[in-house]
Order: sequence, then C-alpha cells, then structure tokens
Amino acid sequence: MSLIARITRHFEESAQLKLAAVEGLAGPVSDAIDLLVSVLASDRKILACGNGGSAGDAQHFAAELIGRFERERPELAALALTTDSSILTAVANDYSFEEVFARQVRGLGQTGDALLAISTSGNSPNVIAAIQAAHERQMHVVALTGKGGGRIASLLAEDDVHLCVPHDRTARIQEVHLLIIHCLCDGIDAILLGEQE
Ligand SMILES: O=C(CO)[C@@H](O)[C@H](O)[C@H](O)[C@H](O)COP(=O)(O)O
Ligand SMILES: [Zn+2]
Repeated sequence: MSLIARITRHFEESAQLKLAAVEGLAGPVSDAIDLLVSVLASDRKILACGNGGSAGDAQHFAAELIGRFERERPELAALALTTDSSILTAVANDYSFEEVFARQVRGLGQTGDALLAISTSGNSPNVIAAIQAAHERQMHVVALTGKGGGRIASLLAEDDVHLCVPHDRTARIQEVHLLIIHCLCDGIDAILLGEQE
C-alpha cells in the first residue's frame, strides 16, 4: 500500500466512525454537558485525567475551560491531573502508578465536583482508581471510553455519564474523544452564555 493510500485510509476510517457514532453519542454528550454545566454553575470544579494521548486530551479540556474555547467568557474551574511531574513521580515512586490520579482526586476533590475520566480501553488501573476515589468524594463522573467501556463501564454510578466510542482502535477512539471534548466545550459555553436553554 502506498503512503497516500495509508493516509487516505486513516481519514476515511476516522470520518466514517464519526458519522456512524453521532447517533448513539449525541444524547449522552448532551447529558454530559448538562451535568458539567450544573457542576460549574454550583461553583464546583472539573478534574480531568487519562494516560498518553488521553492525558493530552485531559489537558486540552482544562485549557479550553480555564482559557477559552471559541467565545469570550470568564474562566471556568477545570484542572488536569496529568501535569505535575513532582506529584506524578512522587506518588508513583512512593505508592504506585495506579495511585497517581486517585490521590489527587482525594486531595483536591470536593462533594459536587466532577471527574472527566478518559481511557480508550476503559481498563487503565489509574483511571479506574480515580473514578473510585471520585465516588468516595461524592463527585460526579463523566467517562470517555471505547472498546466497549472495559471495567469502567461496570464502575459507573446511575447519575454518571458514560461516553463510549463504538470502536476498538485506540487512535480512532481518541479522534472521537477530541471531537466530544469540543462538543462539551461548545455546549457548556452555549448554555452559560444564554444561547441555549
Ligand atoms: O495515544 C496513544 C495511542 O494513539 C497512546 O499514547 C495511548 O494513549 C497509551 O497507550 C495509553 O496508555 C492507553 O491507555 P488507555 O486509553 O487504554 O487508558
Ligand atoms: Zn494517540
């Protein structure tokens, strides 16, 4: 296969997945927006975590809330738990890598906050531990997964929101996660700016 053909196949597979996934995901994404708006409107905050590309997505989400997405508005309370190398290395070194997000959730999370938990497999132990810590703190959870949701699917509470991309390829799932993150940012802004009831 030529490089052009390989590249074309990536574009086509990604585009086809997005078009196929929107019907099943639009409703849950709308629920996630409503949940996150209620968290922010109650002066609570959103913590975000994930590994690898999903760590980047967690940071991307927090940056768009503290900074801006497409419209001017005041800062919104969001924090990625993936950035502080001293915390990450100390907790991994002194406890375990599985604890790197959960200890931050227990240390920073308060009742009514939300955790955006991102795992394409739904099986990363440190994201699972973060969800369990969020529930201990009476926090809401929005989980971004794929591959059927993995162990995370069975961990979520009734009022949590599960956004599971119907695909088994990590890269494709991440591409839809990023699209979902932009939908979350747009929907949160539309409601908070009074453009959307
Ligand atoms: O971005 C990619 C693959 O596209 C990788 O860095 C990927 O994020 C890593 O393998 C992660 O460790 C995967 O973790 P998860 O999504 O299964 O929770
Ligand atoms: Zn990636």
